[in-house]
Amino acid sequence: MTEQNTVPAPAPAFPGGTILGYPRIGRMRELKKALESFWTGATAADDLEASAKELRLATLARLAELGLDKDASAIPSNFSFYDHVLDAAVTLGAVPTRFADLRLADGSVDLAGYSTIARGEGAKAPLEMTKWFDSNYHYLVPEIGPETHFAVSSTRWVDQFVEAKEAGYLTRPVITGPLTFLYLSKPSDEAPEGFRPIERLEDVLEVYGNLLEAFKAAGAEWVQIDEPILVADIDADRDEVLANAAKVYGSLATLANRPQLFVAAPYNSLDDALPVLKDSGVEAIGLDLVRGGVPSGTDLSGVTVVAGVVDGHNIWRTDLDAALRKAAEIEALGATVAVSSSTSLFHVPHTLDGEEHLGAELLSWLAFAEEKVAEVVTLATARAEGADAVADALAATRAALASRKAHPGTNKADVRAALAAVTPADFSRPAYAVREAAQDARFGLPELATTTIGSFPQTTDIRKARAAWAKGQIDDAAYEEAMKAEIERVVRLQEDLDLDVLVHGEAERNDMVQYFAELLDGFDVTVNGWVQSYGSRCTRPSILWGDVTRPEPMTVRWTAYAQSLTEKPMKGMLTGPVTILAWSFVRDDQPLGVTANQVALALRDEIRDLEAAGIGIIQVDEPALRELLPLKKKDQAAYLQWSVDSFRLATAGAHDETQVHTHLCYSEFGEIIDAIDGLDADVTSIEAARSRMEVLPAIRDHGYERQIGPGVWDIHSPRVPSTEEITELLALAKESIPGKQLWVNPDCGLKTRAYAETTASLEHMMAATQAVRA
Ligand code: MET
Ligand SMILES: [Zn+2]
Repeated sequence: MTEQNTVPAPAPAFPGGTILGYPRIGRMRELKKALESFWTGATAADDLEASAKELRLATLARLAELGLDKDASAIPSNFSFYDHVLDAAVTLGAVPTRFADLRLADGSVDLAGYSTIARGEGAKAPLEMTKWFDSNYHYLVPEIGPETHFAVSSTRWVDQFVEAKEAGYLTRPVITGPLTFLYLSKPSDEAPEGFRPIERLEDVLEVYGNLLEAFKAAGAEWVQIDEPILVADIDADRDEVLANAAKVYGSLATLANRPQLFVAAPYNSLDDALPVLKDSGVEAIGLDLVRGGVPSGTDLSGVTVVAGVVDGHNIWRTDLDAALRKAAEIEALGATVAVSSSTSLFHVPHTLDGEEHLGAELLSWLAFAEEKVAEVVTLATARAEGADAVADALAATRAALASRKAHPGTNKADVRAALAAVTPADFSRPAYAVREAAQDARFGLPELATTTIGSFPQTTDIRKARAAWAKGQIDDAAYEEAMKAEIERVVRLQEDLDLDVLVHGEAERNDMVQYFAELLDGFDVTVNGWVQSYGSRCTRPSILWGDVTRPEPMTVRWTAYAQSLTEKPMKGMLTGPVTILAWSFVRDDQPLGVTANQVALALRDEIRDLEAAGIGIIQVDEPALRELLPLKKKDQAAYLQWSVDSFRLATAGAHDETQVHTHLCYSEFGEIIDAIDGLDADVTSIEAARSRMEVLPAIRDHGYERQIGPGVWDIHSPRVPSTEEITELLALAKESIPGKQLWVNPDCGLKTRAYAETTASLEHMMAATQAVRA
């Protein structure tokens, strides 16, 4: 044995400042464009590989330029072509049987195969997509069964590390951890009843061991293993989760040839999982100190804590003084401390560069991904060299925070007074029986009344007109004419189909939240603030920075015009307070419930104006109600209280004879059924086609007395459901809900559909309704 082998080199320390991950889509959405052109066949796999490599190398260069140490594992390597959970699945070999033929001889899948698993092909459904923790990002749900053959099946993770190393960067690979992977998976089609993916933990663990050895062999000094599942209350018993955490990390820590392990737990506090990780033998633990508190009283000696003090999930400039205090508190618990973002930065846009239209003052309050990296670097410098070394940055931050606090827009006396004047009576309408009688007398709708959820296809013509208007190529009048023509066409179509309650089609709305954000005060919108929603899809959330007011009516003109074209009732269409918050970046300087109530008061005024214009049916959409549900059970009741209250504050000013609808489009209702009842809407439409009305018995057993429209047609695909199919679904629905309480509608809005399938599906929906009514 040589001497080198008996005296190991000291393990490299964790870098003083880092981020948990960086946006992957590219500053100019380069990856989106490269992917979509590959999918259309315009470019080849090699072109996509080349674009992705270029993007990765540019990102490395930029992060080093911003100050992350390029030689010390400070730069995370977290690229993904589509989704990081899908990456874990294909790396572990977890490809569902229906896609088995996509696997090459070595078990890997190429970019075309990878895309097919993500997007489906013909009758082969893609992996299901669902929300990633309490964010707006959607991941693909792996399917695991006893038949899944786990083995290292992709070299991409290691290849990307090597690619960076050859370019001169010692990066830190970021991978989804085994617990998060398995607990987020669902049983495969082949799995027997009652099978749970976590039963495969031993096998998966072995593959993670192989992967860590491969990273070590390639020269990685640190690997980041993301385990956000540890901060969430999930279906599994907590003791089981903790025992599995002890097992996984105890076992990975004892591997002979491995990099040092950094287990990151973003999105909330680890609570009882923290001591388990600390005792497991991993070298570093990442804590989200924005969502979770400093774990006071916990002995953290002997471990590195990567203190997530810069909010990775929102766009506000960090209070650097407070961040330094938190880091010091962690240090006082005995830990070696590094500073970091609280989550990956892929939840925020790339850079403020190019957003100068927001104005210097608002800009000074904000930090997007690049600016957050700079904050981390400042904090790390302050910790290494003392606060004096960054005195200017600290002073600039203090000035910006003070300006935000003092800005009249964040504290408007009239808004505060209006909220203070709200009384409990403002949250309630008279008993449903009273409203029902008034509404029946007014509308006389038949049993199984038919309607749609609001939007009709957003045609190329509509988009072109809006783009031309935004560029000043057509004037307001021409734009207005174009939208009115579209509204008229939608109204005529619905009259021809003989729907009972019509909609105007939402042609004028670019997006159901941004439309309102642009018309309300207290919001601003970015020009390039894109964040990845799923795959190549991005959204551009608005910034809700101030007290919310409604300078003028927002929807009345369009809705009243639509009503003027028909004798049938025209349904007004608003987006609810919770959804407006959920799909924007929201101010963090007051409780969310206060902000929601400000939005609610603006909507309440809008409803009053709609009523005055003769609109008798008004839908307030809350598709995001479920999405903001806190990860920890102990926080859920308070959330449901303020969210339901804000909806009631928005709608309870409606007259008895005004029929209030709401729309929620997801099917996991179980845990929030009380809340849905609590909204007290006269009519609630929900998504139900894909699950074949499965939620209705629970709604019946709950004793739900108002009206409900379970979707009879899955609008997520162009497939046209047959009349028979819809008839069957309606018959199923009637088994649980009396016809008098039942509405007939699609699962959600039609904006992503084309006219051909929309018209055919609506015809079938009407024919099925006639058949069931008869
Ligand atoms: C995501 S829910 C969408 C509701 C909206 N009214 C629409 O029809 O598009
Ligand atoms: Zn919907």
